[in-house]
Amino acid sequence: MTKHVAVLTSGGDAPGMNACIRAIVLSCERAGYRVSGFLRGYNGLLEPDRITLTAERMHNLIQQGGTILHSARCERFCEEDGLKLAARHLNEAEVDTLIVIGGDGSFHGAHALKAHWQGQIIGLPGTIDNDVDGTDATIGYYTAIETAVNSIDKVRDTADAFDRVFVVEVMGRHAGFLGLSAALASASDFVIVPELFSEAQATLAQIRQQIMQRQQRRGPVSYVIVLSEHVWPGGVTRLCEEVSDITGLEARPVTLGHVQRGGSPVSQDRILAVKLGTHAVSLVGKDVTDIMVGISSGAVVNVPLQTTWQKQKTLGEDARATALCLMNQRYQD
Ligand SMILES: Nc1ncnc2c1ncn2[C@@H]1O[C@H](COP(=O)(O)OP(=O)(O)O)[C@@H](O)[C@H]1O
Ligand SMILES: O=P(O)(O)OC[C@H]1O[C@](O)(COP(=O)(O)O)[C@@H](O)[C@@H]1O
Repeated sequence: MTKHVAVLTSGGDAPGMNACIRAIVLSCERAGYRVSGFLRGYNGLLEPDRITLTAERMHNLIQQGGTILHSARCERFCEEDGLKLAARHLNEAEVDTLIVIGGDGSFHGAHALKAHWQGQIIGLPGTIDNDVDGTDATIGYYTAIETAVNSIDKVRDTADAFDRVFVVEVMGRHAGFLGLSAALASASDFVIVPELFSEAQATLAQIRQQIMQRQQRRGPVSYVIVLSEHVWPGGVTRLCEEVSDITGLEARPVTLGHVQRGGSPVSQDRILAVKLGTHAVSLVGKDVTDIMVGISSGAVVNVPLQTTWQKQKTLGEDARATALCLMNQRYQD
């Protein structure tokens, strides 16, 4: 019988999700599989709310941000009755393979569904946070870096004009991949991400010392700090006040927020999305389930879903050392 593949996007949307859906649908068409999309994350499995996906619908889609399947969070899916209902609806729709594009939270959900549904489950990493272990990058991460860097470049212009301090808050949930990459690529002066932050007073002292040294060497200066969300006690506004207090300089907060989730995906995200989507379809019907398809040193890999959250993904020693050398410890002996 013809295989039926279903796909959904869950959790924070990320640029490139549409590119991934397109790759899945076209690969399924080539293999002779039927494809459906469940709408609004796991909510679509519960209601149920499902559409047929055709190759025609995929035209002109690769460059579009967001997700045509919509995304959402779904509390009921975390409960046993929600998981059982989803399994019932998947069986009624005669779905053979469910592909979930999302972050580690969505993978928790996909793994939990495994206990109630016999079909094949494949996760594809889609989140701007890049906080999924087992893959070097997640779909959406590269575009979010680009978006943040473009904004920080603009902030730098006005910071220079006024010799002001700016603190730019970026997303990342509890991970510093986006913050660190955006700071490095925008030549920011200081970066505060969860992995490099330990104590507020010591950090403030470091910032003050840097600004003073720069002023001694060059006179009035601008100074751009990139701050990951959820790190600074009191948030970006409080950090600005504290920096002003210790330096006597004007400091302004900028919160980039959900802008980082939107926009047309950059090529790197599109390529990642199509590679992972195509590979996922090549696994349909094979004796492999409860896995994520990711990328490791340029090669597509399958890893058990559980490994994606059991270990916290680390920033990488090179990125860390570069950040300290060019930013946080630039003026230290
Ligand atoms: N332990 C869990 N059991 C079942 N479903 C879960 C679990 N954790 C998360 N989910 C589902 O995944 C959704 C998305 O998770 P979330 O952490 O918000 O986003 P992301 O997938 O981007 O990390 C949740 O709203 C919920 O429906
Ligand atoms: O859209 P919301 O619910 O405000 O969530 C914001 C969070 O979603 C993200 O943009 C993406 O996170 P997830 O991919 O884990 O859902 C985070 O960077 C941010 O902390």
